[in-house]
Amino acid sequence: MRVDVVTIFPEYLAPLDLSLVGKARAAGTLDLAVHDLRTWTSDVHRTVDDSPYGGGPGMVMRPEPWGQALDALAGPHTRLVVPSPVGAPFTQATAHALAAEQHLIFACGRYEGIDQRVLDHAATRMPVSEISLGDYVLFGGEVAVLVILEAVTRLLPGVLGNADSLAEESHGPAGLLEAPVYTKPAQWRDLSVPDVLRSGDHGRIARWRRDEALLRTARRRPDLLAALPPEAFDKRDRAT
Ligand SMILES: N#Cc1c(-c2ccc3cc[nH]c3c2)n[nH]c1N
Repeated sequence: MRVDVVTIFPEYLAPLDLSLVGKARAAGTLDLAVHDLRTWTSDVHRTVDDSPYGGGPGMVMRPEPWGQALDALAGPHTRLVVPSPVGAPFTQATAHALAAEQHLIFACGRYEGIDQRVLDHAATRMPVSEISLGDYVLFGGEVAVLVILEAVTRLLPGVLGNADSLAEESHGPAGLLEAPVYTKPAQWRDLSVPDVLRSGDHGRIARWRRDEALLRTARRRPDLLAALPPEAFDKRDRAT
């Protein structure tokens, strides 16, 4: 997957050199480039913002640099992703959809946002997704890109050492929160690991984990339960 990130703070994206995203880049699974929007300015001050039409506080990002950046970077299979407080909520389903794309350009807004005409013009040439991390307000889109790119990259083939992790994790195919996890020692302070997890009975362990996932989801995120099909509550063993 090819990803281009356009921002006025390239150094904000430095964490994308680290850990599993960094390894995916080194392996060629993720072909990522970070660009400074000021590359596409033409004045001596490299201006990217101006005062808003209609008045009001703050500044708005000028359309010209964005238009030239997208002219330079977009191709026939590009989706433009714009992190925004007015965007659609980012979910695991969104991450899967983005992971299936060939080329993503992330436009990191700052100030009061990007001139709307940038998105409107882009939409005549490519699919555009405005995405929100949640109902709170950030200073800009860079943090959102770090979150979105981590969620997307871990879904790319070969990035997770064991793809089985995707099956049981929270918000995975089961649509549940994951069950509690434990490791050695069996006794820690006055707390023990549930005996079933040390039984070696994989059928019992799978049932325990499913039941714990259902209980945890019912207690913490009953809204997720409402979205599940009836068979998700079936107590019979599944074919493994
Ligand atoms: N995604 C997302 C966001 C933002 C966000 C994104 C871009 C800009 C540009 C200026 N201010 C921004 C806030 N706030 N809250 C979210 N969930």
